[in-house]
Amino acid sequence: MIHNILETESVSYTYPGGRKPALDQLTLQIPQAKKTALLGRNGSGKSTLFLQLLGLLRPDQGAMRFRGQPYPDNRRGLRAIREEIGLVFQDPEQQLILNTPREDVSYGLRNAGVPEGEIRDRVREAINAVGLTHAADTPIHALSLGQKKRVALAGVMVMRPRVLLLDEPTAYLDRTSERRLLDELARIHDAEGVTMIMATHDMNLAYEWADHCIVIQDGACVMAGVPGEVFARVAALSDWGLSRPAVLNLWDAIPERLRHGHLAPKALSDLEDWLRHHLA
Ligand SMILES: Nc1ncnc2c1ncn2[C@@H]1O[C@H](COP(=O)(O)OP(=O)(O)OP(=O)(O)O)[C@@H](O)[C@H]1O
Repeated sequence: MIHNILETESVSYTYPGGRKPALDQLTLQIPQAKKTALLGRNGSGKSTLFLQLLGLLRPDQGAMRFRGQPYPDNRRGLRAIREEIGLVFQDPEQQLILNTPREDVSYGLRNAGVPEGEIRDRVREAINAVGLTHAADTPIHALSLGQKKRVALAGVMVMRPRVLLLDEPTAYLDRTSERRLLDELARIHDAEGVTMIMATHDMNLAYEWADHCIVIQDGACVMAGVPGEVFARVAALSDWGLSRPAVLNLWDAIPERLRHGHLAPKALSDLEDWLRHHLA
């Protein structure tokens, strides 16, 4: 049985002064230790959901549960939740506050009162894991966007969260930087079984990366399922503001008799291998 680490039930939220709800009776489940892609057009409510899951915003109505327990309504309880759930912002400039990666990645541990010796070791390890040992003491403003995103990831992972919320982690990255970041996420997921939720507008990535997809429209969940199920809803996709992964469009262009009995490949590179093997 799949265990859900996070659940929302009919959660509604309107920003102060907002004309319509950002979340509107949102009900969804996040499977533990899986990779969930959160999909939906601009303004559908993905970032608002992240802020709710972190306890930085509170629902006007509805219930949220973490590990089956209702969200606490006191600061201490919410702080405890924030120790287990980490958010990597879309824009690292919003996240990085100190001068160098080493200082920045130390910040949360120092605030939590972790002993200096342990801070030193954990920070070294976290910076090393994202491949930035050589830049640990470089001023952050001198780093590339991809490097800044990896520093932000290290700053969250050093706190050892059990759930990682990623707000468009690959936006504006070139192919190489994107690959590096995804490899790092894969390593974290495989080694530590961290539950991951990624908001993304990149459907090729969502299809290739996710175990589970959730589609949000106007603050409500309109579809949830494995990527194959979600992207099979061809007519609904444009209504949801989503494109179809390129690999599926190409797969459909192959005559049925050739692909008969084969599952659609997850990534373009898999399709390339399939074509090489079957059409040689
Ligand atoms: N600070 C705010 N004050 C008032 N309204 C807000 C605020 N932040 C978001 N909203 C509104 O809440 C709704 C949901 O926005 P949200 O940022 O959660 O969407 P999103 O799915 O993350 O969008 P995107 O894909 O563009 O990041 C939108 O109508 C947005 O205009």
